[in-house]
This record gives sequence, structure tokens and C-alpha cells, in this order.
Amino acid sequence: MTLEATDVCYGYDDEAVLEEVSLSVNRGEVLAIIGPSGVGKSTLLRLLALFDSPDRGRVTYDRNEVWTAPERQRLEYRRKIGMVFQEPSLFDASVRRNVTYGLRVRQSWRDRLRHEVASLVGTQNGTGDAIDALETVGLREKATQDAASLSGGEAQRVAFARALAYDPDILLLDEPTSDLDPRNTAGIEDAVYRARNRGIGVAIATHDMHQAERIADRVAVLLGNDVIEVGDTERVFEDPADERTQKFIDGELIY
Ligand SMILES: Nc1ncnc2c1ncn2[C@@H]1O[C@H](COP(=O)(O)OP(=O)(O)OP(=O)(O)O)[C@@H](O)[C@H]1O
Repeated sequence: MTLEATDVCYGYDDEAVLEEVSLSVNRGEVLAIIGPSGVGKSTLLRLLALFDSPDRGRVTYDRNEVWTAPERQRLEYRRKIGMVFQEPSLFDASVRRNVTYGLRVRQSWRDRLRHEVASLVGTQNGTGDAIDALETVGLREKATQDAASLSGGEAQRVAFARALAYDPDILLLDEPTSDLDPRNTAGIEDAVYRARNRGIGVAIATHDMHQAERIADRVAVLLGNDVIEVGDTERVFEDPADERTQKFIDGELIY
């Protein structure tokens, strides 16, 4: 399964951000999208998440063109793609409810009813996925805690768990550790590994090159309006094909 953008262009108010960008994310891999602040990493993730349609170019899900497909089909694709934003947005309820909320919305009324009955009699059927997801981000013991009392790093991990609980094929992470301390960063990176080992394809936008080097199988370098280079992480860092990549890695490119 591959999620792929081909020759996509996108801009805001006539200001071009992405020009003819091509990039794919495959199940079971971690792809890091690196590039300086403001270059368009979030914009590219939003196109891959199917939130926005490109001005030009194509986005395909498992080789099916997304934006010419019927809307129902597109919603199906969207359900298989999770996104975690830079700022986690949780609502004021327990951690477990935050993680299961989307799951309930997606259930049929019959399943929902069954779920409600199960929680009334105390069996809490249907929360298995949520607990599993919390386990993956290392926060199982926080399931009953109020989400409002979490630290920023823990909240980010809960947002990650919520995306995981949907059982996505692809998970898109937008700078998920930019505001986190090393311990929470390690928690997120660990969860990325686990997600990949479950066969999920993870694309992570980051301006932290060391993080890309630590966790990615492949790296895409976004500079100017384009992905100037994409390849195996080691190759890109050790032997970049584009001299701008080397300059960016060496910190010599200031934008
Ligand atoms: N809704 C919007 N309206 C107008 N311009 C926007 C909008 N969103 C982003 N931009 C502009 O598009 C460019 C790319 O922004 P984007 O957020 O995609 O970059 P980024 O690489 O993710 O940045 P960062 O690493 O700082 O999050 C920036 O110049 C930004 O100001």
C-alpha cells in the first residue's frame, strides 16, 4: 500500500509553496520530511492527509486517484490515514475517552449501542484498541486520568495514541516533538518504531535532522518549493546527491 503525491502544486493567495512535488509513503516504513521552517512541510502533509486538494498534480491511495474518486470513496481513503498535529487538541475527559472518541463516531449505531450497553454493565467492550494504543505510546497507566491534567508531552503522546487506535495504514506526524523534552521525544520515537513494526507507514515532518537520522528509513529533503532529494537515510546523510542537501545538513543554508 502506497500513498503517493505526483507533481503536486499548491499555493496560498497566489504564493506558490509547492511546485511539482512528488513523494510517496509506503506501509511499514518511516519517511522523514526535512526542511527549514516555513518551507511547506505541513502543507505537503495536509495534501497527503487528503485535507486539501492540490492546485495541480495527483494524489493516489493504493494507486487510486483520490480527487477524481467519488466522495464516499475518498472518505474511505481518508479514514485509513491518521494525522497528528504539532499542537495536540484533546477534550476535557479521561485519556481513554479521548482515544476512543473517534472510534465510537465511526461505529455503526448498532455497534455504538452494543458499546454503550457494554460500558453500562462494566465490560468496557471496545476499549481494547484504545488500551493497546496507549500501551504503544507508553501511557497505559494514564488511561483514567483527566486529559486536562497531562503535561504537553503526554498530551502529544495521547494524540498519537488516538491516531493509532483508528488502525491507519498511514500515519502523518507534523513536528510531533518540536516542543518536547528528551524523555517525551523518546516516547514518541519509540511509538513511531512500534507503529512501523505493525505495518503502518509513517511520514514525519521535522526540522530536526538528528531525529530524521535516528528514526527514518528514508528521508525527503524539502527546499525551495520542491523535494530536492529523497532516498535511504544513510545515503542521503552520508552521500547526498544534491549539494544543497549537504549545505542544509551542515547548517550552511539559512532561509
Ligand atoms: N493558511 C495559510 N494561509 C496563507 N499562507 C499560509 C497558510 N499556511 C501556510 N502558509 C504559508 O505557506 C508556507 C509554508 O508553510 P508550512 O506551514 O507548510 O511550512 P512548514 O515547513 O511546515 O513550517 P514549520 O516547520 O515552521 O511548521 C509558509 O510561508 C506559510 O507562511
